[in-house]
Amino acid sequence: MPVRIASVHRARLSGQSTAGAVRLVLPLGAKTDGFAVGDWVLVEPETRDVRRRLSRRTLLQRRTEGGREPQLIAANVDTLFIVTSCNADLNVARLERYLALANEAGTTPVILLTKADQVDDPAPWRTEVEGLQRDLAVVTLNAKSPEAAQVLAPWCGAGQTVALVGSSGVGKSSLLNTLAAKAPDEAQATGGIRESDAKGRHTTTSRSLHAIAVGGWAIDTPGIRTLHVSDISDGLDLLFAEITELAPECRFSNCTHSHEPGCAVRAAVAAGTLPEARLERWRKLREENLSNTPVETGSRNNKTTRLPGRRR
Ligand SMILES: Nc1nc2c(ncn2[C@@H]2O[C@H](COP(=O)(O)OP(=O)(O)OP(=O)(O)O)[C@@H](O)[C@H]2O)c(=O)[nH]1
Ligand SMILES: [Zn+2]
Repeated sequence: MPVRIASVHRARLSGQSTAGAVRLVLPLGAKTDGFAVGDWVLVEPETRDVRRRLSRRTLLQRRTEGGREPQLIAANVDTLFIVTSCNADLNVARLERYLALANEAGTTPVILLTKADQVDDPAPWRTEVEGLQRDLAVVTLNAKSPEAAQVLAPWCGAGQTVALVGSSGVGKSSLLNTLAAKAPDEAQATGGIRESDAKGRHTTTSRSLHAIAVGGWAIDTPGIRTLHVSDISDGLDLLFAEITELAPECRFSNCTHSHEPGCAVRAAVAAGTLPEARLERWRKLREENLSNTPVETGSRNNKTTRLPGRRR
């Protein structure tokens, strides 16, 4: 029986199947940290024993400080909704971290600017984030309005999975409620949708995997306070494509674009086509990535084969 992992606890997994919520049984001694919300597993129908995890299309993961193994955030996510609000300071450096994470995972990032109803004109916010990555989709909305579900429809629907990330208070829970199209009296004010929902008539059964009214699923990713980057060189290359493309024109192939003569990237800064602050943020992320990425980890493919119980 195919089951999608809905929540991962220290000692147990719960899932969602066509028959509803299922509590899963892991092989003796198997740990849950090799599973991510959004994973698909094959389960023995009678015993609920997990037989096998199916290979992932995408995997959002991060390295926690001091942790050797990456922490799995969510699997099989098509679109990452990076949520930030119009009424708070925009932290572009933080948004770039999320973008690099989404790129590296193979998910499509979309920036959601919530609380657009609380400002006279959301256009300046939109303009500021649109330049952060080529062809980046940016949406301004009121997370509490039913219209938000329509605005987000291009990324939702049967077969589609979205995940939401962003700081506390930006409107992730509000968005989840709107996407689930819950009546206001049933909706959770904050803190996501509780497990007790399983008793209700909604198909939503866990804190982390929520059914969207128009089809598809939304994954809530609470608890990312500081997003440290590691193993994201490909994600950075895509995020900073304008720098990636200039680099081959530098005189030295290992140019760090800081002090070297004949640097095409610094020339772009001098010419005014590349903002100095952007180059500075690239440098910071790249250095952090280099110092956090263990050398033996190797390429992305090598890394994923180290995850427990996986089979490609
Ligand atoms: N006017 C308006 N209020 C919003 C919007 N989005 C969220 N809010 C309000 O902002 C507050 C925080 O929203 P939440 O949905 O709880 O934010 P969150 O991101 O889930 O926060 P955490 O649960 O702490 O992670 C609530 O009072 C919401 O009603 C919006 O687009 N417009
Ligand atoms: Zn250079």
